[in-house]
Amino acid sequence: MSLFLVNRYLGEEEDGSVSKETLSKALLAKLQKKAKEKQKRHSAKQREHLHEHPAEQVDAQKKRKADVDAGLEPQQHKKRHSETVASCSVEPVEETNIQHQEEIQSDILPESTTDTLPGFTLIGGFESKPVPKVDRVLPQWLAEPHVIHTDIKNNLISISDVPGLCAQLLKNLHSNGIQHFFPVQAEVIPAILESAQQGLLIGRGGYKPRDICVSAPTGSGKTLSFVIPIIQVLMDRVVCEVRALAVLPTKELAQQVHRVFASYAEGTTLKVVMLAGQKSFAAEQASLSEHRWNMRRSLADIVVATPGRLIDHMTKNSGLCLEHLRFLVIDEADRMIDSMHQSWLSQVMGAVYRSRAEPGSVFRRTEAACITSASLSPPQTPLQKLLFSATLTQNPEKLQQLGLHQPRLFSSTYGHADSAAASPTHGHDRFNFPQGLTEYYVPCTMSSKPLLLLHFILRMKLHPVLCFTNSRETAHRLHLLLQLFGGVQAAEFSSQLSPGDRKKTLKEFEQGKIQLLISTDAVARGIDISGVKCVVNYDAPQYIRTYIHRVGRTARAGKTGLAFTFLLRVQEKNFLQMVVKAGSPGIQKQVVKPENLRSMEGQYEKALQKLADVIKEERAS
Ligand SMILES: Nc1ncnc2c1ncn2[C@@H]1O[C@H](COP(=O)(O)OP(=O)(O)OP(=O)(O)O)[C@@H](O)[C@H]1O
Repeated sequence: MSLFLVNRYLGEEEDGSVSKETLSKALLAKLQKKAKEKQKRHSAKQREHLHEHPAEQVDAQKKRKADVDAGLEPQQHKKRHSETVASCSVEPVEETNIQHQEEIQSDILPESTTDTLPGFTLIGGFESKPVPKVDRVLPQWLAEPHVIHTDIKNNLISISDVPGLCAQLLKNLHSNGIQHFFPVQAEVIPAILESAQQGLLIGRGGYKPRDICVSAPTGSGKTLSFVIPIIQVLMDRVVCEVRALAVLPTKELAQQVHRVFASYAEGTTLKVVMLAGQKSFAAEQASLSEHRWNMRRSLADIVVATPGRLIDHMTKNSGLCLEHLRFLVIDEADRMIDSMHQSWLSQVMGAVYRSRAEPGSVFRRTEAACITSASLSPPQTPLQKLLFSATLTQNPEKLQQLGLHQPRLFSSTYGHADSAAASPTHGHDRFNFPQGLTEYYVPCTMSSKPLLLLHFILRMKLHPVLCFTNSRETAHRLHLLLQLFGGVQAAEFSSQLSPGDRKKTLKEFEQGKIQLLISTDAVARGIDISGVKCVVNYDAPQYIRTYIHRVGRTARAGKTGLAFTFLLRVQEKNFLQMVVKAGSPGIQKQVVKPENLRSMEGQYEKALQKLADVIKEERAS
């Protein structure tokens, strides 16, 4: 027995009284008639066309004349053409022409139904229709964030006005010179504290707390907005276990965040440990836990780590236990998403939910799934993810890789009622720039770049300058050249330096002993060096995120700063478009006249000649 019965409508004649042969003949006649009508329409159209294009008419006449010369009468010619068309149209089933197929279909359907039959779509309608532009529609949590002010100076909140902070923390804030919270801190600190109101073991009302994402400009104080509430919440713990893990992309950033955690944990019993390869593996292992009477005892409450070193410790079972983890901080989150191929997050999640506790114990943990009465019983220690970045992606697909649970977004990117362009439905990401930043671009040639840099330092006295190049080689050669030129205290910074040298160089730059630090993008992100007056992009950055992080090394914490980008003529158009699209408030042109550089040219030429010898020597050694 067949599952489906397909009844084809073959026209009004189909009442069983007419034979199949008669039906096919009638259908064939109908098709031929249609083809003739079509041919007539086609010829009429051609006549109209020739009337409008006389040149073509002349060609057609010439062609007809040629036919006549060849012994063909015009009438015959016409006949031959229509015969050809007719002979094609009598075999419609073999015909591959799509338009013919369409006609056959409209023949089989009753005429009145082809245009008007509601609820049916004719397959094979090949008319080209304009494709409507699809705007990006974001999920509600991304489209409607909690808005953070970008104007730091006019939106300071006294630290005593933020509820829930204990006396010890207030004391630590005072001793670090902090009387007021910045806008991002005033919004995010209470939100994290509120999510941990019920203590460490359960979220609010027994539910898992919502994850938190923060997108705020460079230098707006994002670090304290997670350090302060984490210390406040963990302060009441009884047993020492790793309950907070902060993951950062580089050693320098891990060191910086470790320093902040350690300084605010002072006066509490909390222990902060760093796993970033600054110490030997064994030393890091010893700082994580100890074994006494056959029992493991954790020595760390808060761990600050780079993903590589973290995975090392997890795979080598070095005593890092994440089964009690309450907060997972992912700083520079967009960069961390890019490094997700290393699967560090899935390994961390595996370690968090690999609970050895007995079923029914309050320490039992399962990953968030559908909320049912069974899944909420018994209550379990919740894990909350906290994401921070100045350039957090608004791409939901990328964010999905982080497995966020009912996320809340705090962002300064939207909420400009005056700016329609800030709408999240636009296809590209837009970011906020620090308010005190003034951006310039400087038209230049390859050979004028070093002289321009010298001009900014020696003539305009803009130091300390943080100068970015796109490669280690350029940073190294520029450093050598400026040393040979003399008169500038310069240093280079790249991943080629040893960790010790990197630390020393950054310290000296911060202390003002170095006027010009030439660096690769190794210090482009997150590094907080106070007093950088000016950032120079010696090489234009390729990506907008790189640009935002580089120029964000100045104009931090509500201060002012300058950013200059050297642009070759060929780079100007694309670069300026990229910066404007990303939401820059305006980048101005700064022209340095050649006569301003002329007095340095002689000394520069000599330095260049010496540089060739130095590089040769370096290569030989
Ligand atoms: N409430 C505050 N009062 C005074 N200074 C503050 C305050 N909060 C942060 N700062 C200072 O502001 C500077 C920038 O802070 P932080 O490094 O946290 O910025 P960020 O938003 O993380 O920047 P980036 O996106 O570049 O990493 C730091 O030097 C910090 O000490």
